[in-house]
Amino acid sequence: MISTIPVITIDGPSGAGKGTLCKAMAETLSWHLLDSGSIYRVLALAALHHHIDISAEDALVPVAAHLDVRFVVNNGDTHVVLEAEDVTVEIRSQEVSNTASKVAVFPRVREALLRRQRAFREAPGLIADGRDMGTVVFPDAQVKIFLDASSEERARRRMLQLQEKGFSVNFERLLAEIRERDNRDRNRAIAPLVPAPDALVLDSTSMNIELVIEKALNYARQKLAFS
Ligand SMILES: Nc1ncnc2c1ncn2[C@@H]1O[C@H](COP(=O)(O)OP(=O)(O)O)[C@@H](O)[C@H]1O
Ligand SMILES: Nc1ccn([C@@H]2O[C@H](COP(=O)(O)OP(=O)(O)O)[C@@H](O)[C@H]2O)c(=O)n1
Repeated sequence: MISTIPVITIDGPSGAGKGTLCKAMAETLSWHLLDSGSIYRVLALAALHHHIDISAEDALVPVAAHLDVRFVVNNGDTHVVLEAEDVTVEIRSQEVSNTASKVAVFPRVREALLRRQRAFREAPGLIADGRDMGTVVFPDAQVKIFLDASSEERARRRMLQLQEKGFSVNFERLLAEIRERDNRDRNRAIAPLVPAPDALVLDSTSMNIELVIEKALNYARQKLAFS
């Protein structure tokens, strides 16, 4: 069934500013928010906790299909709960980031997570953050944005963010891991990280976050007015 509930998709590589932009847009418009990356991260963490072989698609599919994850909003902050444990901070570690992009290459794993992601499409609208939101999960979205930035700038932002969360990080290692993850995400056979043909591409390398938010909101309002 075709849904008329509007969706704005924000896709792009790690550290481009998607999460920050999506949160700001969801607050401004009072729309729902889907952080699809956190679902892949929670799957990765569940696989690590249960000692599942992360290179075995057959073993990962049932974990994806039965993932016991909840998103609990508390004072405007979303907490990610896996099997009754708050894993909000743990899923941001470098190990979980890298594992998430490894489990995300498998077609049947992605398929098992599709319905769960589409269920976030509720009135009055949805802001969807990820890699394949505009290409695969919500191809009929009214507004699609692909947010990019240079890999050095993205690694710099991620380093500051991880340090603020109390993780100790080495810039060169982080940059290498971000590039490796981007390559895996861009070159996988299914749902690769690529701008949808009808997406606006925004390069945020030399834009501050306020300007990114302003440009994205202006573009979205203009597109929604004509959809
Ligand atoms: N345009 C920007 N300029 C400077 N820092 C930014 C910008 N956009 C986001 N950030 C910061 O970079 C970090 C990563 O942003 P985030 O939104 O988590 O990226 P993503 O969701 O794309 O991985 C955050 O600490 C955020 O505050
Ligand atoms: N829609 C999505 C979202 C994330 N992912 C995978 O999950 C990983 C973590 O996503 P994320 O959005 O939380 O990553 P960051 O941009 O926060 O670094 C990515 O590197 C992708 O491999 C995906 O394949 N498809």
